[in-house]
Amino acid sequence: MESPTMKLICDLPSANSIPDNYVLPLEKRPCNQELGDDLSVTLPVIDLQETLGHGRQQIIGEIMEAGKEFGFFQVVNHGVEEDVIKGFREAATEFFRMPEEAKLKYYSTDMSKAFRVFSGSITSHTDTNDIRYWRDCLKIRCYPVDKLMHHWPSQPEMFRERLAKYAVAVKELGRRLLGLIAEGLGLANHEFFEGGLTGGDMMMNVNYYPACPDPSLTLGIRPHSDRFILTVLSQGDVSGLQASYKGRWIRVQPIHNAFVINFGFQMEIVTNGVLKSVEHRVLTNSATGRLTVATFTRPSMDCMIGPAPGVVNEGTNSPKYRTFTGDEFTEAFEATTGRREPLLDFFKIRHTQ
Ligand SMILES: O=C(O)CCC(=O)C(=O)O
Ligand SMILES: [Fe+2]
Repeated sequence: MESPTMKLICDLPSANSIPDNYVLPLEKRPCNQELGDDLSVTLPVIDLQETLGHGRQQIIGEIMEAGKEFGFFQVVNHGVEEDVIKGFREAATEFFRMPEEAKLKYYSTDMSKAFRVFSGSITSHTDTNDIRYWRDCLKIRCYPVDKLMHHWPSQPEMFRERLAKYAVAVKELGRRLLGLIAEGLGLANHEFFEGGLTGGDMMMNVNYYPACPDPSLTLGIRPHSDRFILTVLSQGDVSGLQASYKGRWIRVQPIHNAFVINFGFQMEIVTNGVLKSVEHRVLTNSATGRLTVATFTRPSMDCMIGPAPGVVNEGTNSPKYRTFTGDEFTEAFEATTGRREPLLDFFKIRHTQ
């Protein structure tokens, strides 16, 4: 059922205080010292310029090292043109500026929709409705573009065309990164990820976090790990994203036109635990709104998911997880509300003597 009383946060009358239902219970709020900039640890920034030349092995080494240590890194000189990034970010910003009725007609909690507007919590049914987060979100199936673009809104005028260009470019960046990762994992087949594991519709979250009167009372997104294979995020120039590192939260510093890369649970399982799906969350800020574009590369519906045969072996690296279907994963994800330990436990192999 669509909710007639639904409101996006960006359409709330600007107020000096947060509406009651967005105020998190004490234990879920960010602590005060976590609201400042902790710059003691910074994520690696990897320059992808030389992937076809002499620098290739070095870049693969940097990716694998960053992936193992942080599960998060940033890439620059990534081949996605500045105009393509700027163009879609502007179109998405324009979308949120449209009149309320033009946006709310897309409001839906039906996950099968190729384009929908959503607000308040991370998914429609894993969070109870009484806990709300300070985020409006466009949930878009964005690749393959030819199959999906007629489902996208025709307003703002440039939206479709710019989304199509962005999705194609980011899909290609993901493909390149996964090629380097296959090589870094020591797989003989460098195209290991090219089949079913990346064959599903690429999903996109366009997250908009309006300026928030009191960032100490709320979060933009609760702590979570992504589900699928690879996440490529344009976070823009406003900070807010924090990644978990050794038991604390570190800021992902904005770098103009860079992409933030991280891995989902399925990648952790495919790599038998080498590339971890690291928890992250989003803080709000009172000065300005923040728009981010996250794309999620994921398997096709019929693809079996499990540790890659070239990664695991009988002796030193036996498989930690069994192989399963996408449907089974979705079921487990929902049953465990995406919490790391119970979800991974679901697929863990218990080795007996
Ligand atoms: O907005 C961000 O910085 C992160 C977004 C995110 O984690 C997500 O969409 O899954
Ligand atoms: Fe995420």
